Amino acid sequence: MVSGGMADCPVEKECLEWVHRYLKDCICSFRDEISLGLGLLSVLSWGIAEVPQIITNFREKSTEGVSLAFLMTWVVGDIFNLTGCYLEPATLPTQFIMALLYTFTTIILVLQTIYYDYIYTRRNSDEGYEKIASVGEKPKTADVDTVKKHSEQDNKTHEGGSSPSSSPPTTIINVPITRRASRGSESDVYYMSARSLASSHAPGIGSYMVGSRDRESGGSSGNHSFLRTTVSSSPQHSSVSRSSATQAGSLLRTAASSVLLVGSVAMTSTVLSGAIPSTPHNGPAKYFVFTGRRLLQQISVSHGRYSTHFPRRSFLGEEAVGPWGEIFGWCMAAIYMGGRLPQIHLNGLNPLMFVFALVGNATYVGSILVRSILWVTIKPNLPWLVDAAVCVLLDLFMWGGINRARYVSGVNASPRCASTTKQGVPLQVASALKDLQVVQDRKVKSELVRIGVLGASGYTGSEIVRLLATHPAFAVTVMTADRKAGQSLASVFPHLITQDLPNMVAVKDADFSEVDAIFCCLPHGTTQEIIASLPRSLKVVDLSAEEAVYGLTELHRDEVRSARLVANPGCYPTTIQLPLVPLLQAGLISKDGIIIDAKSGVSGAGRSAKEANLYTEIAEGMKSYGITNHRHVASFTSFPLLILAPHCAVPEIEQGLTQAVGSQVTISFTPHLIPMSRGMQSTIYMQMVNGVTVDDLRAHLKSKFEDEEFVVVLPKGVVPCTAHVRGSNYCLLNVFEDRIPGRAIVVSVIDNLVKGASGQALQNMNLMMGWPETSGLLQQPMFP
Ligand SMILES: NC(=O)C1=CN([C@@H]2O[C@H](COP(=O)(O)OP(=O)(O)OC[C@H]3O[C@@H](n4cnc5c(N)ncnc54)[C@H](OP(=O)(O)O)[C@@H]3O)[C@@H](O)[C@H]2O)C=CC1
Ligand SMILES: CC(=O)N[C@@H](CCC(=O)OP(=O)(O)O)C(=O)O
Repeated sequence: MVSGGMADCPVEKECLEWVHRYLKDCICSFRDEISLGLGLLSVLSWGIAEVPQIITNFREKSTEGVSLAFLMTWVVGDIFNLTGCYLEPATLPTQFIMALLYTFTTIILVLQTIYYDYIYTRRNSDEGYEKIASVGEKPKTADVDTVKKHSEQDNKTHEGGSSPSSSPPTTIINVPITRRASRGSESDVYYMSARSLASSHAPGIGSYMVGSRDRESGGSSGNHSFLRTTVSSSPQHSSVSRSSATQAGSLLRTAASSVLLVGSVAMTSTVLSGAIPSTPHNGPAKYFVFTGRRLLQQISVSHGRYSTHFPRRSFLGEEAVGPWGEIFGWCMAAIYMGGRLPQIHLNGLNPLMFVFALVGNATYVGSILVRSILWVTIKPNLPWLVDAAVCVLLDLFMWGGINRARYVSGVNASPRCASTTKQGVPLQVASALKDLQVVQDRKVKSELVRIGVLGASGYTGSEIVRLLATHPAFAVTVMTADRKAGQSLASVFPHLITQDLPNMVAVKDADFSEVDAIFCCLPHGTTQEIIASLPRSLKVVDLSAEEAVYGLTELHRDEVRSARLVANPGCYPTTIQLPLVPLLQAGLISKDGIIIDAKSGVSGAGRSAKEANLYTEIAEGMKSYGITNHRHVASFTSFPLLILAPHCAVPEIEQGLTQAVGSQVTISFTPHLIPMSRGMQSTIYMQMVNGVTVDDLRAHLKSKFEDEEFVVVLPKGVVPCTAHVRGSNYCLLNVFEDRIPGRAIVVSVIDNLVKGASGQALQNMNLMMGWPETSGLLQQPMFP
């Protein structure tokens, strides 16, 4: 603190020297100090809000859908802001610093957008194509071109070259290089940044929002934030969110236009007034007010106990400046406010950034008002005040509105709502959003997972290929077969003809150096040697359930996540253990007297030709098999229906149940073959512990699976049906009262080829590779 006497500061006051020296301002009273403190806090808050976005962009090597065109409006807003602050003497130094901060961050964002969106992504995509094409022979140029063309059109890649059967395989298939939504798409219009949400006078805040992006159109949703918007893989949900979005959209468009109009009117009135009454340069000084950049303007006014000194830019001169600072201020306010409304509509809010932005705006307003509430200083500052204050109000309003909209449409807007009801859409959407966040985190563009499918010519192998066709990051590069080695998959499975895949090869000829992970879909007993010969670096999910970490995903998720080798559960064990393990663990049912009546579609027996599986043998009838032979796998070998025998289902089931209770559990289990191609139902009869009711069982299962995507406990009385899970990874469960008091019946259905085999295998592999568990698995059941 120095005594008065500093040039341009009132001599009779003690003013802060460092502020005078570095900020060219006179802070000569406690009130001034508070104003300065608020101004600096405002700069700090916005600085904090800005930085994460910039760092995230660097880290993600992406600006995710930032539209350069929209960003340019910010550049214009920044120019108005900076110039306005510079010219308008009533503005504070901290306002000018803020304008500089916004300009600086906008420049960085523009550079990042240009680099990541136009240079980096393009280069990376090309590398992605090359990487996939590197197995076997190089694709023909035409193939690559086609790939690129499709990629650009669809924002996802599909193409590649397939080689003739005699040639080494070319493996450009289903390449999941995720591209940003095409330019000009709706989401592109909006910039995803904290500033655009909680913006004020000065644009540019780190992004705490996420763009809404349709999975199908973009694969990955850009988002750098904690919250996400209405991205849905569920048709029902999409329609809900789209309709509410449309209404909100028109409301916001109206609001945006209004803001622009208000800004324009205010600006026009300023121009027409032809003067800035607040800057009393036309008459004798009446007041002495400390405000503005005092070394730039020399106007002294005095009023009551306040005194301020308006520094006027000496090189322009007071007259030359005129109303331009204020006019530029209104331009800035119109641009910032008008451009921000649609952004809020499209994006979610990050609570932390929201707070920083709110504090930044509130302290910004505070710093001006605390310095002086005289009209002569408020009037020229109005554009900045209005912009900041309106943004604070809008943020609060939108914050409430977005949360309400999320709630209504079942989308989670905050972690607190993360476990909304399982029934129906909300959880699926939440899960999809979670997936998208992880996809983003894993940098979809550069991290392709190359998949080998052993036994691709079988039912479970081909089902894996079908599911992977929509996976955002897994691409099949090697497929094996035994008798059908050398053939194309399309010749063996015509329904997969659209998949451009390498020909199948014998296991011994497979090049595993081009593979990151393996699905082993070989018959039980053939796999151990093959798996042992694979490179140790490969992750493996084995559908023939050899020794490894047991991959009943919902019950062993943590072990699966860190495993290298996972034994995928059989289909019977999946339907049975999913309900029984939680009930036994909770002590709600007796471990004794469990009877299981299970039915499988014929695909459960695999594709190889067997007399017992002929249409004439299967159609119009139902057949039990493996009766009483469940205790020992070996006993099935002598059974006439060997080929249908649940080779290890019973030991596998009993092992899981025994582990759940800690003592031996023995079950009665009879599998049946029924004339349908896919589907499985287990009807399980059990004794409830004294005092426990069927409602208790259902409530427990409901709470156990509430957060699970793929296990659904149906409402009371609704009977699960295999036709309602066909082609999907869902397991439907329900509990019913038995006629015998104290006993309950659980019905559990799955598609044996999906949740019972390949779907669950993919679920596990997703976890093992660090991908969202639901990737490639959210397709709804086919019906009828
Ligand atoms: N089907 C189902 O619903 C379920 C199956 N499983 C398990 O999944 C595994 C695969 O079943 P699924 O797809 O139905 O069987 P399939 O009989 O349909 O397919 C078997 C695959 O393995 C290949 N193969 C057969 N023998 C050998 C061998 N000695 N060496 C290398 N490859 C060989 C076959 O090639 P090629 O056709 O050229 O001879 C074919 O690609 C089995 O362990 C099964 O128990 C688990 C749960 C459910
Ligand atoms: C119809 C038919 O043959 N189905 C097969 C089920 C395949 C399977 O999943 O076997 P696990 O459950 O034992 O692993 C079988 O009974 O062996």
